[in-house]
Amino acid sequence: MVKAVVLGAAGGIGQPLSLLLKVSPLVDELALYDVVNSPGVAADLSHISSPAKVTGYLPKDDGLKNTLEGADVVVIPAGIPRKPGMTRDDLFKINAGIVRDLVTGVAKYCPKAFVLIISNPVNSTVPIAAEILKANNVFDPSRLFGVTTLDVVRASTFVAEITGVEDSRTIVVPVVGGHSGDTIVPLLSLAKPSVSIPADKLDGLVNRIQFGGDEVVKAKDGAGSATLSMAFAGFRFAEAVIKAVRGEKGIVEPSYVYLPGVPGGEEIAKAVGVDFFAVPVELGPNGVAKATNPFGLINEAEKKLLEVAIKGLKTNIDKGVEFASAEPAKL
Ligand SMILES: NC(=O)C1=CN([C@@H]2O[C@H](COP(=O)(O)OP(=O)(O)OC[C@H]3O[C@@H](n4cnc5c(N)ncnc54)[C@H](O)[C@@H]3O)[C@@H](O)[C@H]2O)C=CC1
Ligand SMILES: O=C([O-])CC(=O)C(=O)O
Repeated sequence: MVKAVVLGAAGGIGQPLSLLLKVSPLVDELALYDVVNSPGVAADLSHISSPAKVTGYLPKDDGLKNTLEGADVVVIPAGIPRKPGMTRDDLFKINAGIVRDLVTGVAKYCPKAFVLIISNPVNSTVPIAAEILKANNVFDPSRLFGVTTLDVVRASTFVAEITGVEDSRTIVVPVVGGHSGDTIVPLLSLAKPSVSIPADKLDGLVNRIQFGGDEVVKAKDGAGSATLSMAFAGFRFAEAVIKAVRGEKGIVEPSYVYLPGVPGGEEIAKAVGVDFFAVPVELGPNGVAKATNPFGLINEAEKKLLEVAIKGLKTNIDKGVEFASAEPAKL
């Protein structure tokens, strides 16, 4: 039996993500939580003829507790999205507190659940989540994930467009670092199968993967950021975690994790000099089975991109950690 939870389920990402989880044969129970409209979204989804049982809760009447009790996987897309002209870091002021309070609920009501953070800025909200779980003595780094799958999905799509490959799903590009602008580092030299990008298109391709989010923010022109592609990516990652828990082997997805606490991660943390970093992660029954280190093989241009990413990440991580210790949770 798998119980999946979406916190922020009535939002632009939350609704299509909940739809995908509702129709997944891997989910038996789906609980939706939001500060608005979650009972309505749950009622709507509950008419779909798939087995998962759906419930929806608001904060009143112990809603967070009822949502989270018994949860195996908790996906968190709660929080405000960007408008044109904003950076992901501009969302920190509001979203940091939202993530802190929701993860406090996780610590209290489902401390063993896998926690998948989508809320931006991911580079800082995942360190906040880690600090909250630590403060409550329930932090298992193998169970906390920053969802960077959309960067991986974009990399496959954009590489396929340039190389003329018909099915972008056949191209796997490891994307490492963080999840914002130049902290996103696509390792195109390690793409599988290997790809040859025309030299005059390489910088543009890297830039498009790093700033793909801005492309959508601009096109939506004030109506928010990526929601449908994010729901696809968030579902892909949640499904990967659930499949690995059910015993499927060989599942590897990049994710932003606390490296010193996961198998294989300590050596990578030393190499990059930051504790939170996205790397390809092999998933197992307990979450991260192994963090893999791709850096030995990368080229000089990619090393330069990494240097820039690490610098930005340091600031973002410190900001999250400081917030979590300075502003304790309200629950
Ligand atoms: N990791 C990634 O790759 C991506 C992350 N995002 C981020 O995901 C977040 C959500 O984006 P959208 O769904 O487009 O925003 P949205 O505004 O459409 O939905 C957010 C939902 O969160 C709810 N919410 C706010 N405070 C809450 C609380 N305390 N508890 C429960 N629910 C709460 C809102 O009521 C709303 O329904 C944003 O921070 C956005 O930047 C967006 C795209 C990609
Ligand atoms: O760009 C944004 O604000 C939303 C996001 O994280 C993405 O689309 O990658």
